[in-house]
Amino acid sequence: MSRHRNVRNLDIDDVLDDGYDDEDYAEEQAMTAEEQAQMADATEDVKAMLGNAKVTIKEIQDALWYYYFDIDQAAVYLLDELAKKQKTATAAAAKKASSTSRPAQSGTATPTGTSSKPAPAHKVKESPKGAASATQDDDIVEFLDDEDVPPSQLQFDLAAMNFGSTLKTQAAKKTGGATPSAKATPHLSGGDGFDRSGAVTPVGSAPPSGISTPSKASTKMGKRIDVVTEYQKRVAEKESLNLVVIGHVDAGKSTLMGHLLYLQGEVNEKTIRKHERDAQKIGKASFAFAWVLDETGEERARGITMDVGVTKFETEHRRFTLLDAPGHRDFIPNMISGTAQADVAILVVDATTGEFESGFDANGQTKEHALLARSLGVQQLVVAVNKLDVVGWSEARFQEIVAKLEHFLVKDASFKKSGLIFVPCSGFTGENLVRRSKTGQICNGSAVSNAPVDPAVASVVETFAWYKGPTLIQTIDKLDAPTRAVEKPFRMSVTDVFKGTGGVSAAGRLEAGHVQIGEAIMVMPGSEMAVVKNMEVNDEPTRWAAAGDSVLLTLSGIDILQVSTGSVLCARDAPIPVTTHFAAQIVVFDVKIPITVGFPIIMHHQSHNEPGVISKLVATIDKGTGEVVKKNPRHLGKNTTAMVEIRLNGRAIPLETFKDSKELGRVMLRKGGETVAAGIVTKILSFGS
Ligand SMILES: Nc1nc2c(ncn2[C@@H]2O[C@H](COP(=O)(O)OP(=O)(O)OP(=O)(O)O)[C@@H](O)[C@H]2O)c(=O)[nH]1
Repeated sequence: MSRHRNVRNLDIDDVLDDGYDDEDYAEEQAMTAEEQAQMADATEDVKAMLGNAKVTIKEIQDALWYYYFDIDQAAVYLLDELAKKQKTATAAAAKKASSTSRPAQSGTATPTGTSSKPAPAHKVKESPKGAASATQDDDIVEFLDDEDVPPSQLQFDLAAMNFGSTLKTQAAKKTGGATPSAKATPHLSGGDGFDRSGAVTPVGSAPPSGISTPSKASTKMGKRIDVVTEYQKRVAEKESLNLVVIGHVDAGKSTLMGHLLYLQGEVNEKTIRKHERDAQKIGKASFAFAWVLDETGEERARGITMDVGVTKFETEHRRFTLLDAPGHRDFIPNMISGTAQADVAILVVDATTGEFESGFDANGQTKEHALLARSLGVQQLVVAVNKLDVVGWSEARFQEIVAKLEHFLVKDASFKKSGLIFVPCSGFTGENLVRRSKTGQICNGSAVSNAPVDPAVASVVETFAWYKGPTLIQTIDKLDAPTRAVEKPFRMSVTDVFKGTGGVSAAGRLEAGHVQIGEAIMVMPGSEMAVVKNMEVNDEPTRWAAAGDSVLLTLSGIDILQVSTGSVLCARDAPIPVTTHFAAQIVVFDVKIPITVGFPIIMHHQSHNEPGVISKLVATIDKGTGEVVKKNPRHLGKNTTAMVEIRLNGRAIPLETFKDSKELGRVMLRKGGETVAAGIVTKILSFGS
């Protein structure tokens, strides 16, 4: 029930210690016979790939353990490390030459194997059970608190980030054409390139150390997790979906979801009673359930949602992350940001006479929200026909609303009829959210079970008898989870950033790929590197997350100024492009003035709102066939589909083509507080700012 406020005060130690004791940890670190054999083979492969590089067996095996026996990744990592050590050694030599000698300061990030090591601050390497004892070099401190690491050490060479199978070429690039030689790299341990002292020693928990992995996370990180396998196991258990609740202002979105959360046992009776008392005090008694999601003083005082409220709940077969979007037209940018994270939506409409109509007319948000949701990729839409208590549970009114909305949603908003489900309900009384009223057991508009039953509501059993369909919860329990791009490069769009305990906290949704504690990631724009120190999915501490998850990451080695709302966190070997100029295919909404070249817009992409212009009208397109109707049109009228070019006025933002990412390749264009078009990115025309 938060916009991540509750996690801002978390004690990082509590998180790290959560249900994970040292015994479990030692158990996890034991290598099976199969793993030992795998380790021996992989070690030989990496040795062969690295040629004469000065790397110890232990370092190779550390890397292999961390990268889950991925030979390519381990080898590239080790080459990266060698290059870094070389740089540091050169810098240290230069410093030594230019200054008088000073005692080494504890906690300084000195790489393993350099001659002037600082005294160990943390001894974190552990071996799996049965491992031979480590050499002296193995005891070197390799993990530092992020405060100890100058940000400069987290700057990575972009050219060196192309992991993959062309290792030889990369090695050559890094060393200026030659394979790393004994001369070019700092001396590590053995004179012959490989330190055989650790040849049969399976290595322990510590991940490779070159990136300043934080100490506490590292000590409990264990070996690198095979996230794809773990993800498949999780999905087999229960699918996860991001659900956004949208609709015209005051349609009853927060009340409906707050009541549903209460009935599902996600909010306790004590909290609801308190909300009832407090809401009554300020003359807003009817908003008690809405306060479950509307948490700020201003939202409560004004009786409207302003920001996107985020919480989680489960049904029998699904795990939901719930995003409660604001309905007021002033907060459409927040609504877009919330809906961009959603897989499915509940559109709440007010059945009250006159209210449905004002939400549905040209100035209302019912149509705009539905169009935006569809344009942002939502395909399954549950329409909650709410406040049916106000119209006496009238079947005729329900059918009238269904007919009007269905026509619009299918014809104008391009929803498939099969993707639409209409559910009559009352968020206030709770009717048909989780259960139906029966004689002697009436939903009465209060969470308090002993509150008097409103006689008008009591008649619901009779007047609502016509409805034989599923409840709202039964309906959403059947929604399909979309296919997630778990195996694509990691992408997370940031929706909130704040200084957390132990690092920079970045909240958002994983659009693609996966991430785990200890991983180095890149922040775009800016190409800054950071390390994932900690993470939560739906407020629960976890060690990995995958596409579709709403995540809170704690990042170390980065300044808060380098991450902002709208940033995209990416795989360091496959960063997202940033651009100010791109081509898009757009659908023009119900505009009053036709779009011409130079038309100013505010472009919404995930949590970014950037001013720009439509810089070129390339062609109009037949929506059905995709064929060009007219090249270089002079203007675009309502309902036109067209190819255009868009230029942003200011900074470059991270953007992908729709072909590469359905989530990060969509844009919304607004002007003067109205949505004028929605589109998909077809080509990036300039890279960088
Ligand atoms: N009678 C009745 N009133 C309702 C129902 N649902 C909500 N309300 C009332 O409608 C008002 C607005 O409810 P909210 O839940 O704040 O509406 P909202 O759609 O979340 O509002 P925004 O997020 O600001 O757009 C409150 O007074 C609610 O008590 C319902 O099913 N029946």
